[in-house]
Order: sequence, then C-alpha cells, then structure tokens
Amino acid sequence: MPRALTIAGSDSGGGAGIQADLKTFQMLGVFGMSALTAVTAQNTMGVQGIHDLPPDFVRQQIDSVASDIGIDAAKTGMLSQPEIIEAVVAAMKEHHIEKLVVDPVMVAKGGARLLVPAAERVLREQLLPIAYVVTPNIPEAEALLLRRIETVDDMRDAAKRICDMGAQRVIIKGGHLPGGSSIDILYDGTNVDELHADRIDTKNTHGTGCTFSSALTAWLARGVEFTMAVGRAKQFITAAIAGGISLGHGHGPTNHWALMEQQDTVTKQIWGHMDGELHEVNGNQ
Ligand SMILES: Nc1ncnc2c1ncn2[C@@H]1O[C@H](COP(=O)(O)OP(=O)(O)OP(=O)(O)O)[C@@H](O)[C@H]1O
Ligand SMILES: Cc1ncc(CO)c(N)n1
Repeated sequence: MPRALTIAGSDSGGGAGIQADLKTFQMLGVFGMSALTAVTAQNTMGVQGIHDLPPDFVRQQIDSVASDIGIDAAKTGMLSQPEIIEAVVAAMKEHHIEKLVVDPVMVAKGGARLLVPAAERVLREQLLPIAYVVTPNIPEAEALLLRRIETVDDMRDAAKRICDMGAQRVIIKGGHLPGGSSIDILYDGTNVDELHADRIDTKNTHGTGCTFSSALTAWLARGVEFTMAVGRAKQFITAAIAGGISLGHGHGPTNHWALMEQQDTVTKQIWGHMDGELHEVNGNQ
C-alpha cells in the first residue's frame, strides 16, 4: 500500500491542514500518516489561536513513522517557526525522502500568519533546495521572490525564478488571480505548462491549497509520473471545490468526498486511473 506523510498543522475546523491532507490521502487510496507542527483553533471565519509544538517533538513524530512504517512521499504544510523547518529539513535528509512536496503555507485565507516572518528566509534557503516540488499560491510566490505577480506571464517568470532557488519543480497556483479561469503554472526545470480549469464561483475555498498539494503527494506516493500526478491533483481539487458543501459562516471547506458522490466523468477518470494501476500491479505479480 502506498504510504504518505503530511507534516503540517491541525485545523480544528477540518477543512485545511492535517485534516484535509488525511481525508485526501484516504480518498486516493493512500495510507496517510501525520507529524503535527502546530495545533490551531480555527473555523471557517478565521484562526482564533495557534499552539506550536516543540521542534524536537516534530522530529520525533517523523522518525517514528519513517523508522517503522516507511514513507513513499511526504508533504509539508504549516511549519510555523524557523526551528521547526530546520528539524523537518534534517529529518527529510536523514530518511532520504525524495518525493517531498513543499506547500509553503504562510498566511491563512482570513489573514492570520501561519509562518512567522523570520521563518521565510529559512524556508527559502533550507527547505526549497530539498523540495521535489514547491507549490506556492500567488502571495506566497510574491513573498519568496519579493516582487509582484499580476499576470500569467509574471507567474511563468516567477516559476522559473523559484526553481533557480533550488526546488526541482514549481507549481504556482492561480487561485488568487482575478479572471474567469483558474490557471496554475507548472515548471519542471525545463518546460513551462499551464493547467486550466473554469473558476468556480463559490466562497467555500478554505483549504484548497492543502487539498491540492496532498492530492499531488498521494499520486506521487502511488508512483505516478510528475505531470500526470499534477493533472490528477488538479482534477481532484476542481471536483472538491465544485462539490458544494456549505458549512460555517465564512469560507467553508471543500468537499473531499465529492468524487464519491458524483458519478460523473471525473469520478470515472480518477477511480479508473487507480483501477488501471491495480490491474498493472496484479498483472506483474
Ligand atoms: N474558485 C476556484 N475555482 C476553481 N479552482 C480554484 C478556485 N480557487 C482555487 N482554485 C484552484 O485550487 C488550487 C489551490 O489554489 P489556491 O491558490 O486557492 O491555493 P491556496 O491559496 O494555497 O489555498 P489555501 O491557502 O486556502 O489552502 C489551485 O489549483 C487553484 O487553481
Ligand atoms: C493548519 C492550517 N494549515 C494550512 C492552512 C492554509 O489553508 C490553514 N488555514 N490551516
């Protein structure tokens, strides 16, 4: 069974962070494990409190699962403090984690900081160079590069510049760009690609970034090639946003079960991919 680890914060509201990641892993048939970095008191209205965990204890959680269960792919989300980033980097190196998806979470939708400003430099200098892929949204890419991103051309340029900082691959998520479609830019160190989806008119976008990066991690854990894994992660997040549940009074969560509920082409495509892979595995035995 493919195994994926999320190293991230807990969202008590269940739509983002560790909770979104584990729900997504489960939906995509991957065994999910977690190393908590922080616990937040959070709901659809915002973040009411943050309690960071000690860096050594973050490290201990990673060591526990790596030394026993094993990790096919890992992702990072909210890392909160510079010392936590340092602990995570040391653990990733020691356990030789190659498929590392870095979601450089900095600020929650309502504006609360999930990474102290002093940690941005450590993230840039220590975490990016060990990332298999980094997935900033537009404000995060702006913070990493200290420059504005206003157009799709700016996003393409930013993807190359972030790759120059050491990440092997970059996806700039366009959820924050105004316009009728939701464009993500994908750079694999050689080619730039665009991923398009119609923009869904909804306020229920809490945790979209976490859900997208955990779907990508799940497909990488399953051994799917990078570009295909990104395409399937995009299908998953688009279905989850379109899945339309409305909870709470603010930015509600996406629907991680959307694929189970809608027996449409997206469901058939995604479950079909998995079915195909299972047949391949069985056929090779
Ligand atoms: N309204 C929307 N309609 C369709 N796709 C969207 C919409 N909003 C975001 N997306 C897609 O969701 C994915 C996540 O992008 P986004 O920019 O929202 O991440 P994020 O800001 O990191 O999310 P969060 O901080 O809430 O976890 C991207 O693939 C993006 O294109
Ligand atoms: C714990 C946590 N991680 C990430 C995000 C970003 O969506 C959030 N709101 N909360």
